[in-house]
Amino acid sequence: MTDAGCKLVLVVACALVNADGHILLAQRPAGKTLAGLWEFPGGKLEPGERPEESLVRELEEELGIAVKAEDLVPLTFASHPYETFHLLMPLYVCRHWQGTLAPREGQELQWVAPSNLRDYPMPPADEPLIPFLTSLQSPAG
Ligand SMILES: Nc1nc2c([nH]c(=O)n2[C@@H]2O[C@H](COP(=O)(O)OP(=O)(O)OP(=O)(O)O)[C@@H](O)[C@H]2O)c(=O)[nH]1
Repeated sequence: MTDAGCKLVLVVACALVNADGHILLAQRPAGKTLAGLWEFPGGKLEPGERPEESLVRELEEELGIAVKAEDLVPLTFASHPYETFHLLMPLYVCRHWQGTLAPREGQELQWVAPSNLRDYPMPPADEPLIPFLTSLQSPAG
């Protein structure tokens, strides 16, 4: 690659998995970049934050749930060249949280069976992540 001056943006994201083995997707609201696409909850790291700490904060802000950093299990990551920045996005899996999930930022939420993830249009960075989610063990598996 020749874009040595490209801006690297670090975003942490989480696949919340419920007791049925379904995964939570959130739809990006109108007015944001990539509006209408379905993504994993999460967001950009703030200065001085550790990745897990950032994700605990984002999940509380976006969904109103309390997650413990030790319940965030690394799964894989996305590395994707967007036009104005390069996205590096670790993806964690989380099966345990406290509180009732609620969309705090006006976003639509949907629990999706891993085999149906391709029915939900996602940002291009997310597409390579789907096989990792379809191969997740179910709680009983
Ligand atoms: N949370 C999250 N962000 C993702 C995913 N996939 C993906 O490309 N992104 C990108 O990572 C960035 C996350 O930014 P953010 O959630 O903190 O903030 P934002 O949407 O307001 O950012 P914006 O400045 O692009 O509008 C966005 O550019 C978003 O498009 C994903 O699955 N989850």
